[in-house]
Amino acid sequence: MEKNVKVHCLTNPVTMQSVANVLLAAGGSAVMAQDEQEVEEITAICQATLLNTGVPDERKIRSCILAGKCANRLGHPVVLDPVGAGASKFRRKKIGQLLQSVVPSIIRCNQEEASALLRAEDEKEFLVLGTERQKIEGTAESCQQDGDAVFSGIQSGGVESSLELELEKARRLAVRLAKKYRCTVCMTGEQDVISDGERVKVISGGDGRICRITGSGCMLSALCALKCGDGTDSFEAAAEAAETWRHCAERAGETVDEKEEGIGSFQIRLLDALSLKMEMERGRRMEVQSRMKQNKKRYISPEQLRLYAVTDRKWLAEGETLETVVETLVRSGVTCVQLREKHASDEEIISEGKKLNEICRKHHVPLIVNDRPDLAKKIGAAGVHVGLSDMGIEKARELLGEDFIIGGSAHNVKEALQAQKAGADYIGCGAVFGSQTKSDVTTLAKEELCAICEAVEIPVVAIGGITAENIKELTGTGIDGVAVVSGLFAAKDKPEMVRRFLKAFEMKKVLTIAGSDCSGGAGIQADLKTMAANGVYGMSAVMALTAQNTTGVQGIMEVTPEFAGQQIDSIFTDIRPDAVKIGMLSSGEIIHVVAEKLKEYQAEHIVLDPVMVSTSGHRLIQKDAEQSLKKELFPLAELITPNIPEAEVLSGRKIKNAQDMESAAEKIVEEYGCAVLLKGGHRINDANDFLCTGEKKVWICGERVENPNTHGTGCTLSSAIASNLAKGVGMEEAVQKAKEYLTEALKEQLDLGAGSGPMDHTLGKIIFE
Ligand SMILES: Cc1ncc(COP(=O)(O)OP(=O)(O)O)c(N)n1
Ligand SMILES: Cc1nc(C(=O)O)sc1CCOP(=O)(O)O
Ligand SMILES: [Mg+2]
Repeated sequence: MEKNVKVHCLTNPVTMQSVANVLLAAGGSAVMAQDEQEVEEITAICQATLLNTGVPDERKIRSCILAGKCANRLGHPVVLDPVGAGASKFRRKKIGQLLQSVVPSIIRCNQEEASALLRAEDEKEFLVLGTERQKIEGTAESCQQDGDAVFSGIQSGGVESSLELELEKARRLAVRLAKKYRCTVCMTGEQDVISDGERVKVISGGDGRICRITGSGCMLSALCALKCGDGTDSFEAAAEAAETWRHCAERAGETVDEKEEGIGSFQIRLLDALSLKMEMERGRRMEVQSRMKQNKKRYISPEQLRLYAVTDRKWLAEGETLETVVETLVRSGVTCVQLREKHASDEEIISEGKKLNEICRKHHVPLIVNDRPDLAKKIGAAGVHVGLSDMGIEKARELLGEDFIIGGSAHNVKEALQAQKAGADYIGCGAVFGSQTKSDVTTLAKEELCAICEAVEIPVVAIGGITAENIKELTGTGIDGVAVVSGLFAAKDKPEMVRRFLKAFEMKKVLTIAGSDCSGGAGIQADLKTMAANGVYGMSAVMALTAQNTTGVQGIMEVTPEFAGQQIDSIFTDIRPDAVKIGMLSSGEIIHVVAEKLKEYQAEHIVLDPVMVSTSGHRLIQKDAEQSLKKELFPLAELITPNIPEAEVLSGRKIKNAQDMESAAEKIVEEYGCAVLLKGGHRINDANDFLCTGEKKVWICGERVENPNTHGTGCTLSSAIASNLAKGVGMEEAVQKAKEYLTEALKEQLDLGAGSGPMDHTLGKIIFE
């Protein structure tokens, strides 16, 4: 677990301490609040919510509902542990009420609880389970995992007593429950069954003694919450948590046996095993990182994987040979080459490989051989790429030793982590856009590619159908490079194509032309922080200095129009911006200079935040400046981002509802010819904005975040949009992503100053420590 995930636990007095300890041992932390007056506040500062209904009473259930609903609103995962769900009418009713109000991500339960949750729908299934339980009562080993003293007192076999339930029945039960509540079910028993209604995973192993300690089920629920709190998909989170828990039970059992200890020690050993496992995982991560830094002979840097040419002679034009083309490509800037010869004999591969190796060495570019570690060794290449149907990475390493680079293929997070664990130096992931070179490839979704990049420490390259045009769609996925066959080998002008591919990896630059906010929450300062957080290089031309803080504006000092123009000259004549964000410009003269300069330099992707009227209704620029803004700057802008009061001024219409927003935006587009993002705000519908581009009209919905500190949200949104446009992202996605960034910044719940304070633009992340 990389970051410290806080889990809000509405827990069970019997197992409270165990839950807190298990979360700490696993690298997270527990925050426990149960009073209705604070549950929502606490939910908001945590990343996951655990609702354990053990030892229920009216107030506790009310708190669970409040916390669960709040977590749903915030998009935080909710794990429900419906302790002893069928034990009493009261529990059935209350847990039913809870499930009517709260949507859980995971229900972690045992088989009896699962059938109780389904009982209302299918009495028969419950009876079958009940009969089975009765059959084994008295003979089965007690397996009390929920730590509910009240309930375990009633049940002779304990809550987890259906040990002999057939696996198939358990699978069906988990699938039905998952489908009913549209969530993941993590159902413990002799084997754990995890299902999200589609996927099913059965986890065995462990140690039977886990059933003899109080609260092991509650602890597992906490681990599920911790896992999904770091953004892991709920099915994967539940499976990983259950696997971890069984693994720890096994280790604890081994130690206890070795030392001839009893059940009390088992509980302690369980916690030891968990903390050691987490330490080991952290150690392994650090080992990979340090191996990468140590510049070992076999090390391949992310920069060396930036543009990876993979050969295929079927794309060669008449008169071209692999050698001449590879020479041209590496001369032009390709950073790595793979010899991929699917139809050649070993002798041909060796002979071709030796020629290419010479060319690559001359240009200090690594040559990787596809599929065949043995031939890579004979050629003296830098490494080999092995896919899932080739020789395994571990075996290839055995054959090649530590000095060769080994690349592996992966199509999902699990395969990527396996490749990393097996010692791969990089991963190739495809096919991101299908492929005309390789048939029968499966398309890899962008979301999965992002998840892979997030999950592994080693470099990741994308492969499959990548061209100089579609490469920008991979922006923000976290890839280190692209592996390309046809996009390079079939190109007519290869040096030009290499240049176009490499341009996609250049750092994008964004300029903000706005006013300074000395308190750092809005204006230039917010823009620059936003740009840094969105991975672009930020520059600023300061049009005015403001003396302000979270309580208001105390003074304004404008720069002269000459100096405003001078700054823009300095920027454009050296580091040309890929996008421009315009914020507060208070005088007509300054607006005129800015417009002239932007025309002179033919600036692209201009996003204008028409800071005319504050959300509270105060006019912020002079009347004549407003006219200049409309006449001189609006025609240059690709997008303007008014709030409702500003849109009322621009459209001359009152805006009272969503319909009015749509017609006002359409009127502005018609009148000024630029796209409009009309921001909803409190008066209408909170987090939903209307984007009208002329061709397209779309509502872009956002998540409402309970945070009174909104100073600088307008600046942040428009500079995030400009950053995305600079990266080549299309308008709709640029807005969507910018809104997501703003939501995340608000969710950090930074609370500074006496008034409406700033957001945490870093999203709580420290880049360098
Ligand atoms: C950089 C890179 N990534 C992935 C692959 C695909 O390897 P594999 O899955 O083994 O398929 P083949 O290339 O052997 O058809 C690759 N070659 N390079
Ligand atoms: C070799 C290879 N592997 C792929 C995978 O998905 O793993 S796609 C692919 C071929 C890539 O060629 P092009 O750039 O011409 O689409
Ligand atoms: Mg292969």
